[in-house]
Amino acid sequence: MAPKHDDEVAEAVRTPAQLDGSRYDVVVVGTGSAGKPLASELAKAGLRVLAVERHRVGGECAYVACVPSKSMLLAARRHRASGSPSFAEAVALRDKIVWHRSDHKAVEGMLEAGVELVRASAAFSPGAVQLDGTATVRWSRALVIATGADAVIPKIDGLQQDAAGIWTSDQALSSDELPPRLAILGGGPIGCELAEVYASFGSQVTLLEAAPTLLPREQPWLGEAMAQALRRLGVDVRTSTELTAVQPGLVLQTAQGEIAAERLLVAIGKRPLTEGLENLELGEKGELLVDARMRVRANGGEALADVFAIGDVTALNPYTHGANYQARVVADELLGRGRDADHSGTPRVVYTDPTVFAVGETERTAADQGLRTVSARFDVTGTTRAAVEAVEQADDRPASLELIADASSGVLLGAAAIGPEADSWAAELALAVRARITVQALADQPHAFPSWAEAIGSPAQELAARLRTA
Ligand SMILES: Cc1cc2nc3c(=O)[nH]c(=O)nc-3n(C[C@H](O)[C@H](O)[C@H](O)COP(=O)(O)OP(=O)(O)OC[C@H]3O[C@@H](n4cnc5c(N)ncnc54)[C@H](O)[C@@H]3O)c2cc1C
Ligand SMILES: NC(=O)c1ccc[n+]([C@@H]2O[C@H](COP(=O)([O-])OP(=O)(O)OC[C@H]3O[C@@H](n4cnc5c(N)ncnc54)[C@H](O)[C@@H]3O)[C@@H](O)[C@H]2O)c1
Repeated sequence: MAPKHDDEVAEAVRTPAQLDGSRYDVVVVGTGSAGKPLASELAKAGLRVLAVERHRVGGECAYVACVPSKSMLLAARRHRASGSPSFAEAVALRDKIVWHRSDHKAVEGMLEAGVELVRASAAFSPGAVQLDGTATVRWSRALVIATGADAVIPKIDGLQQDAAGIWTSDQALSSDELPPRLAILGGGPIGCELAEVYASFGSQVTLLEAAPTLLPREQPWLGEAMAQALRRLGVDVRTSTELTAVQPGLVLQTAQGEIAAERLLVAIGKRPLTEGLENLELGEKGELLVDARMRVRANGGEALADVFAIGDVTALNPYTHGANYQARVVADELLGRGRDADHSGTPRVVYTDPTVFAVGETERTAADQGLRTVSARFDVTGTTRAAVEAVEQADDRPASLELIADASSGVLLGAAAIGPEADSWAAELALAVRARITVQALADQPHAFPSWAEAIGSPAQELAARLRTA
């Protein structure tokens, strides 16, 4: 029977001592976007499942990552348009939507699904999991490692996580402070999204990126368009810039000069959490390496039959939808309908205004695999929808779409877009990449008039014509 009242919910969460010596069908360590849906699905299917969580049930997404950042981006957009909400009002809305960072609802949901839940820090040993170092549990079917990743703090003179003024996104998205001057280290998704938020509410934002363009894993023009969009909001975007030291008083030193700030937000990526897993094979970023069914590899490369890893700890598509997908792959495997994972159609979105959407290969990653590509770009401001919405060239907001196809077969290998709501109208390109649709088929596909998706037709037709005459 599912618990109904707060006290019953709290009581239903186990302590390590209550579980010592227990055996479960499946033990899931970590209850974020990966572990929580997996544990719930397996328990609903009748398996005896233990989920181990040392912090908040639900992981980072709902409390200090995706949800609060999207809430602040929406508030920032409204603030730019009408002056409302204020920063304080935006923070109040943000905190309401993240349940004031209480995991009560998530705990209740997991218990209702039939998962047994223990609050403890898990450590791993062959065949067993230690809970807070005081109790041991075992599994008969599977151990699933879904421990996520932590913000990286680089080794730079004067820069320590606990130094005055240093934020990671966890702190920025939990704070009610609007720093007059905010420096952001790293021009990836976090850096770009939070630069837009703080600049919109009036902070003087300096964004430092070591690579020559923002979002350096994407097509370079996309990073340049992002920089243009942020500069329109007053962000001082500095690419090819290395932070060399942080002086007391938060004075940042770079080869190009000093920057003073009240806060420094460090957003240079994440490190998978794999403590106690030294007997497993780790990749370049410290991630757990997995096979196509998400089984982890031991040292020597052999996949272990009963140990799986999902979510950010694998560094494979480190997004909530990537974690959810990997959870489904493992659930299917354990419920007797196993299939290999196909990560090729996972979208990469940055929810700035305009929004960035990318999927599949870039020209560089395709070339690294020896693939010959053709690509075509289309100015999305040329669509009728753009005219209707008065997003004109004079508006200066970048809106563009590029398709990248295999030069011999015409199969769509990748797409990159920036524009209003690009996460929605370009979404069909994710399925197209995964389904290995050709640009000829995309060119033939009618798109609703006057939708933003009409933008897809033009570059697809251009590529189809070029491949016909090649
Ligand atoms: C600021 C920000 C914004 C983001 N925005 C988006 C977005 O808009 N869209 C998107 O798709 N993705 C976004 N992401 C990425 C997304 O949040 C992650 O990819 C996703 O939440 C990863 O889920 P996970 O389950 O792998 O890890 P987590 O959510 O981190 O969960 C791992 C859990 O494991 C627990 N744990 C770790 N070690 C142990 C241990 N030894 N014992 C017990 N418990 C342990 C942790 O406490 C944690 O609760 C964003 C990330 C950030 C930082
Ligand atoms: N919309 C989304 O889906 C979304 C939003 C935010 C975060 N996330 C996820 O959260 C994770 C962390 O995001 P992130 O932006 O921190 O990581 P990231 O790795 O995506 O980007 C980090 C950026 O910092 C730069 N960098 C690295 N070292 C540097 C240095 N010393 N000085 C200056 N720049 C440096 C890198 O070149 C890169 O551009 C990622 O997995 C990301 O996908 C996703």
